[in-house]
Amino acid sequence: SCSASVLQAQRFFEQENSKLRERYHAEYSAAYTYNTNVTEENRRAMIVVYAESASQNKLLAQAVRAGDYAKSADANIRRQARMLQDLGADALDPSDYLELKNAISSMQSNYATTSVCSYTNRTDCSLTLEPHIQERLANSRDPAELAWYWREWYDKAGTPMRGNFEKYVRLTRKAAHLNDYRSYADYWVHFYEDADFERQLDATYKALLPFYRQIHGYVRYRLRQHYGPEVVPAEGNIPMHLLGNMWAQSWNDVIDLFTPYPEKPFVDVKLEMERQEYSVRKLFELGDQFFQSLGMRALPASFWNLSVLERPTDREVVCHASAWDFYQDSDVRIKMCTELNTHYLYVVHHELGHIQYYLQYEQQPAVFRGAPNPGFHEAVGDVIALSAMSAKHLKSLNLTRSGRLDEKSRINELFKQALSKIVFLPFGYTMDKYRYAVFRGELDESQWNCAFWQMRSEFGGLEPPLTRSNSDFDPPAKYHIDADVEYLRYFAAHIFQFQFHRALCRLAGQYAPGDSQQTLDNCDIFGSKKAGQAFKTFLSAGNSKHWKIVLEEFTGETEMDPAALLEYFDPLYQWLKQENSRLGVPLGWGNTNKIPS
Ligand SMILES: C=C(C[SeH])C(=O)N1CCC[C@H]1C(=O)O
Ligand SMILES: [Zn+2]
Repeated sequence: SCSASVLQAQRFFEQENSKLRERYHAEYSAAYTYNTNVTEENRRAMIVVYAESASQNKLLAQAVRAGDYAKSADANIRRQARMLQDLGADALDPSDYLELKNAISSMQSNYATTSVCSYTNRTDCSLTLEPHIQERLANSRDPAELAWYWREWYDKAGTPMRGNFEKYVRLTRKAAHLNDYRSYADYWVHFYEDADFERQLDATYKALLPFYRQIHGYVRYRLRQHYGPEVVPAEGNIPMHLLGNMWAQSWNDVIDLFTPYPEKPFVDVKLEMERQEYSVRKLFELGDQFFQSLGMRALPASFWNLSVLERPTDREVVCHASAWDFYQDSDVRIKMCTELNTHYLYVVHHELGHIQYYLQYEQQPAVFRGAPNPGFHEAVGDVIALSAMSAKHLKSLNLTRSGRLDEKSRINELFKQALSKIVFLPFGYTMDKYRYAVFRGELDESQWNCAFWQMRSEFGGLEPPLTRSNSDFDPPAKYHIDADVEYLRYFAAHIFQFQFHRALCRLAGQYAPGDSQQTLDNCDIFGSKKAGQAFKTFLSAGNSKHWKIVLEEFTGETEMDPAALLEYFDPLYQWLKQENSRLGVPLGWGNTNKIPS
């Protein structure tokens, strides 16, 4: 509609989006300076810029409300108005705002700078999570050493942050109420623009639980064979320190302990990369070439000049991988402490997915430069990785010998994928079910730590290697809990990525329903301009339209639906059911005894 008032509104939002873009540029520049050089001075300077931006955002929200733009005749204006009135923490008064940002950034600094003492040399206390502790958790097969690093990390990265976390819960609750949300949990959930989304989250977890129980039972059985009955129970919770990851959110780093067909060994991509003298930069170039092969954007020169792709030796950085949009001149960057191995080959693709999304929607007004569903942003890179890390694609890079897998190798490969994609789901589910309960005041503060471990046992059948009590406080040992990063986005991404993968594989002529020669786990969309075009259309919309509209245009679906994921893994699921019943593997678990009952 072109009525005068709509034209006036469009001019107003054009001006305001231009100023908002400049504020985003200033915020992310200050945050990047802090994240790539963790000092008190940089932390404080970042908060000053955030506070200035918050006060401007508050004025904008008041102007939007005063202009009654949420009732505009134009749907685009209405959407922008609704989003710009949504202030989050910016609604706090300046002193509360500063206290909240100080609490969050102090937890982040602690996480980034925590080091622990070596198991083999107790006087050396310089070991950092990346790369040292992660390397020990992935490669040590000594339960005592694994328990040492588990305890060192949780005691130093978790418990000391309890005070900051209490402030964080109090002040985010206050902010949620200022925005008329019942809790900060409800504020987080509202970004999914679907009143039914929490119920769908629960339904999706329940739909995948039978498959997870088959994997959990098989892994517990094989771990017990390897470590013995004193270490691994027959029917109880799996001790999480044995699973190759500090939070047991993916178990594929210890797959050698339970490969279904050990006579069909995996090609160790890490060894091949070393043999072929891969550099860190080469990993990013591979990812860049993949996106370009789809007709998507190349990484700009500024990416290569301004990113931090390896841990610097002269300063502290936040190593946890992140992708950055500076909202100006296609200035997009990644900050991560890359190592040459399969885990980081995945993370590189994951982060490049964020970068591609930034580049695809950069023409949108600032308010729409984001994903319409937080799960979409976390799924983009993972979709590319499903092709890029497939046996077929790795063969084309001469990183594996066999491109076409025989049945046993196929089960091995599907099992390795399931140890990150399926195993992740109860973890992701728990990260936010726990925080929802905390934010909604459903847990007595005196029970916060035991409730955390009770939920990890209930939803995932895992437990700590040693007893924990309410005088410990373990949740901040996970980055996202320190950094105020909502986690349902990753759970949703693990479902959406298979829906996207199926659509792209079909467009690339790599998948046909029911065709055993063109299955989802043997699809590589590399070079498909048709798939790339559909992906570009989906990504370039940014947050300008509801996620169900852009999803339907892309895949024909209008819901988060695990059917594509279950189709991808079906051969493994059938194999596990047969193998577990053949071996008499008990399924399921009881309550953990690692917390006081
Ligand atoms: C790589 C990132 C940065 Se957005 C990350 O946090 N991820 C990627 C998958 C799960 C989650 C995690 O590490 O917990
Ligand atoms: Zn991500």
